[in-house]
Amino acid sequence: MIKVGIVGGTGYTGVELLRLLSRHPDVELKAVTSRKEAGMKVSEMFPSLRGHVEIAFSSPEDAKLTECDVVFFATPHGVAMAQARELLDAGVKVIDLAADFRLKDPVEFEKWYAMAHSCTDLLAEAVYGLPEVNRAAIQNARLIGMAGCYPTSVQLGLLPLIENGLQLIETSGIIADCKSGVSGAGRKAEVGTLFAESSDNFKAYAVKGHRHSPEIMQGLSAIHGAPVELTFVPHLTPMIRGIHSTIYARLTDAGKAADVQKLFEDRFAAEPFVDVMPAGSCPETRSVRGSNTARIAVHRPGNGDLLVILVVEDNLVKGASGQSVQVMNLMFGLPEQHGLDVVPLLP
Ligand SMILES: NC(=O)C1=CN([C@@H]2O[C@H](COP(=O)(O)OP(=O)(O)OC[C@H]3O[C@@H](n4cnc5c(N)ncnc54)[C@H](OP(=O)(O)O)[C@@H]3O)[C@@H](O)[C@H]2O)C=CC1
Ligand SMILES: CC(=O)N[C@@H](CCC(=O)OP(=O)(O)O)C(=O)O
Repeated sequence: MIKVGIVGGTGYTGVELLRLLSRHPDVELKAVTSRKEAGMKVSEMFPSLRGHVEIAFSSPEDAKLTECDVVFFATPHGVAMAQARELLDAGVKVIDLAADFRLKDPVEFEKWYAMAHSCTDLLAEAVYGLPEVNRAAIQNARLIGMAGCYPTSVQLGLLPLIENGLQLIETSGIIADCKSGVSGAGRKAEVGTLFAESSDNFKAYAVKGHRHSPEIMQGLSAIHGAPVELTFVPHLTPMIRGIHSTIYARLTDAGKAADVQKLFEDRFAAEPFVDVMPAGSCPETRSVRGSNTARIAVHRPGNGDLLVILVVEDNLVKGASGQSVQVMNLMFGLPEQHGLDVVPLLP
């Protein structure tokens, strides 16, 4: 059994990890931390876990994290980088759901996250947690910076078009118009996520620049082997879970001549968690709710020069905790689907 620790077990990604790991056949939960709820039984705080999770929250100081095989950080940015070195030195693998190990350039990190990086020596070693791109590297990694929620959807939507030297779309001027449910903002109290503020309402935010823009461009440029530039605009939608990304890209002459539907179907045929929908489909966020699946549809409206790619995912599952369990499975040589065989919840 893999001994697992979770730092930040009271947040939305933390409790989602608990839900998934409680059903995982190869996992033993050793420690779950909370500074505010230390001592309280997990199932007392989250009755949905009664009968599934028996342990209590510990304070981060008291949790015996160095006795774990792997520790997930479901914490705000900046927490994992303060503890990663000690855990790695103790032989513990680290999976950070925050952004501490996503951006390779510490100057970019400081610019977007308004804090200096305290662990730059580990940035080169850290592997980006997006299995469809980095599966082999993840299998051999001991430190993972999980892909962000929006970046997962946008990169999956563009991957088949730009990898392997393909020049099927113009790689500047791409537009990613993305919408997220409110759980994307976390469980902490904030005016913007109050019911009266976020329900019956719809708005864009961070239009001038969102911290996921450099992450998306870093990832796409690495996949393409040349700079890829895009405009990313996130929106907050009055739903709890889910991300819907609409991506617009201009096809090159080679792209116009290609069978893009088949390209996507072939590229993701062996991927357990990416579903390419039949031509003409419009995937809905609720078709992936609670599951680790991303569903993708491609369209060529009008004269066919513009490609419109639709991607839906559950921000808390494929966009965060589910994908991190997928990554853990890879790191420990387990079947990728273990603990993730969940059918989405309707309605
Ligand atoms: N929500 C989402 O859809 C996604 C979130 N993420 C990332 O995952 C991380 C967690 O997100 P989310 O679950 O939404 O956040 P929440 O705000 O819901 O939860 C944060 C958790 O971290 C704990 N925590 C806060 N500060 C510290 C600290 N200094 N040391 C130790 N523990 C701390 C909190 O518990 P306590 O204060 O009791 O210790 C709480 O359990 C974030 O970095 C977020 O960016 C990534 C992808 C998607
Ligand atoms: C709706 C909402 O507020 N979403 C968050 C993104 C989700 C998140 O927590 O960011 P990471 O994926 O980088 O960890 C935001 O825009 O800041």
